[in-house]
Amino acid sequence: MISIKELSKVFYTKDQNVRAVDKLDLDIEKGEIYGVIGYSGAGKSTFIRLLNRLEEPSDGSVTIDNENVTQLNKSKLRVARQEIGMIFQHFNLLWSRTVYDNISFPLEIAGVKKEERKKRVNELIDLVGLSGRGESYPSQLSGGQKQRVGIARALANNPKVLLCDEATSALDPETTDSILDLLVDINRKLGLTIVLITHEMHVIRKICHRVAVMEEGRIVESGNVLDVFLYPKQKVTRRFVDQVMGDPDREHSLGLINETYKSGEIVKLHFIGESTNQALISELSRAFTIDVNILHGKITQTQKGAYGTLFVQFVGDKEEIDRAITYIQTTSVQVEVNPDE
Ligand SMILES: Nc1ncnc2c1ncn2[C@@H]1O[C@H](COP(=O)(O)OP(=O)(O)OP(=O)(O)O)[C@@H](O)[C@H]1O
Repeated sequence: MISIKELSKVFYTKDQNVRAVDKLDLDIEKGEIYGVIGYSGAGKSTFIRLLNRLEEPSDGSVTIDNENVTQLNKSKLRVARQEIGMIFQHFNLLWSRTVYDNISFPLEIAGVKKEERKKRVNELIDLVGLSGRGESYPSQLSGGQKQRVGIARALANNPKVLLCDEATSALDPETTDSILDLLVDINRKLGLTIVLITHEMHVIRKICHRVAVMEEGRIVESGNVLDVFLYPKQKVTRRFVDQVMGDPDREHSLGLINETYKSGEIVKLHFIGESTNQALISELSRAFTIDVNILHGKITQTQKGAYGTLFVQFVGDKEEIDRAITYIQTTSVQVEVNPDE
């Protein structure tokens, strides 16, 4: 759906030239939710604004659905932008217009007739969960509701792509989750391709299929979200993964576990992209005459399945414990006996 080749943006300022995006290559598939994560100053905002030319590239190309956006003249770009919706951190709503009129605005610009507009706006209000709020003004809405208006407005002209510029950064965690759920819902219902930028790994974990990590204008690592979580290669990526999976108590807990639980075996179970073996613990205690104590762990969910680690204690006959461990080895759950880390 989106093909980005050697995309660069240099800002020329009085004191220095800033290479905000540096020869960036990226391909984004139709229907996927693609996240770009990076710390402040990495070039994320510049990158996403280059995709619809809110920022003019210095070099390289952006092709969206086989149309080279970088080569379009002003009037063709205006038409192409109807197919590229965008939402913003601070919503960018028209404050003197109602919810209804905000959503209607891009349709007016596109020359859609009044009756058709009315039908479409009402559909969109329902889609984003704002039924009954059409006549409210943005100042009368919560942050989450404002972003819902932003999303409805961005979807008005049935775009092929939705760009999200730190769309949840101004929202509290609960509201963030409800907006992320809405984006997943829209992605599934409409098959819409979504590109988002964020500095929060939670956003990537919760809704993205693939992720790219950006540093100094370049992509330093990319892949399926689950793979990047499991095998982060770059230091910057590990820091982001720790945002979600960091477990400062872990060493302390393990020391305590080894001291406290002298009987049986301590076993580390590593779940990767799990869905089929989530009932493993109950299965083990049914199939083998052992007791299973859950000691410590963290399992998290991504769009591509769950993963995480669980420390458990098996208590029972040595033979029976060995049989249980042999059984786990036949499943997709990785197992380690008496782990020291
Ligand atoms: N209009 C501009 N003129 C000059 N330099 C700019 C301009 N816009 C961005 N930059 C510089 O480009 C680099 C990348 O900025 P950008 O805003 O894209 O990063 P970011 O990853 O989105 O960070 P943040 O999340 O803090 O916005 C920074 O060094 C920034 O100072």
